[in-house]
Amino acid sequence: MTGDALPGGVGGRVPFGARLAAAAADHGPLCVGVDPHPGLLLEWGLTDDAVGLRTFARIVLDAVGGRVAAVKPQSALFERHGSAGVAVLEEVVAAGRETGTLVVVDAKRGDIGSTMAGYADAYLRDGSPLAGDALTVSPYLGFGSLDPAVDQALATGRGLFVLCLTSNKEGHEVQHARTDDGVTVAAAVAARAAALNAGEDPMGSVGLVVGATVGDAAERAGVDLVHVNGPLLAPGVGAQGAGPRELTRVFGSARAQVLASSSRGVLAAGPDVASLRAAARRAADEAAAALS
Ligand SMILES: O=c1ccn([C@@H]2O[C@H](COP(=O)(O)O)[C@@H](O)[C@H]2O)c(=O)[nH]1
Repeated sequence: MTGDALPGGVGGRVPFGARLAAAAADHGPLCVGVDPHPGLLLEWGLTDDAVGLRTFARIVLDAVGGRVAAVKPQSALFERHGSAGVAVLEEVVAAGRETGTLVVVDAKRGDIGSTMAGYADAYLRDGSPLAGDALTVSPYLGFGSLDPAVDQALATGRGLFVLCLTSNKEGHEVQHARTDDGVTVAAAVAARAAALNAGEDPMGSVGLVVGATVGDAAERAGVDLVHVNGPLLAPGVGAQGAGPRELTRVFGSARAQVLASSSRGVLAAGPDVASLRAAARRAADEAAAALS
């Protein structure tokens, strides 16, 4: 799917939220993580260096490019190879976008506003080699510190996924803490995203990260996921233990907004391209059934 046939947003660009809704309708609500862990490179018979990374990423994109709604390269696993690894990440961003599959760069950036402007330039500016279709960002320097990223994303038809209820077991230490207003940090983050997405149809472009592993955390933390009116990136499917039942349970009536995300769960089927493709198809079909 390309965004071209969709109604235009700012400056005639199709906003990320609308592009993601269309991609999920076409291919199922699945994002495949491109996570070149050193152990996985070894299992695939590849070297733990930039050459291995490049081959790994090419195989994953051959298998799923143009066949799933989104791919999500994990920046840390490219960065660990220094500038050569970052160069491969740039290639993945370009190659992923060429296949028509949305690229979510998982870099979880967050800093004071003036530095955040630098990250926004790097990951969300037209023409930047690291700019995919969306970026994961951290709101823990204050949601307002993300303003440069919000502005750049909305101006260029890109999206953000703001960490809200993360899939790791430690997330609640910060996310369930209460602000001066008595609401949880997670609920405050979700409310800010909701304000940015208000009135957008089919949904806005400022999404949240809500792990598929979090059980009833949204309810406990007072997070109204439907009201967010934006995409919900749900990592934790597969290797972290969540499956179709958890997707249905965690997201309830917000199911239509969810982009389930699995990295190792799909990548375990590699390096054979046909097996990887089949694993991604299975995961996408399961997510679609759980979220329908
Ligand atoms: O809350 C979060 C936010 C991001 N992630 C990232 O997603 C993948 C998960 O990989 P699996 O192999 O499917 O477990 C990884 O890149 C994480 O950094 C997350 O897991 N939880």
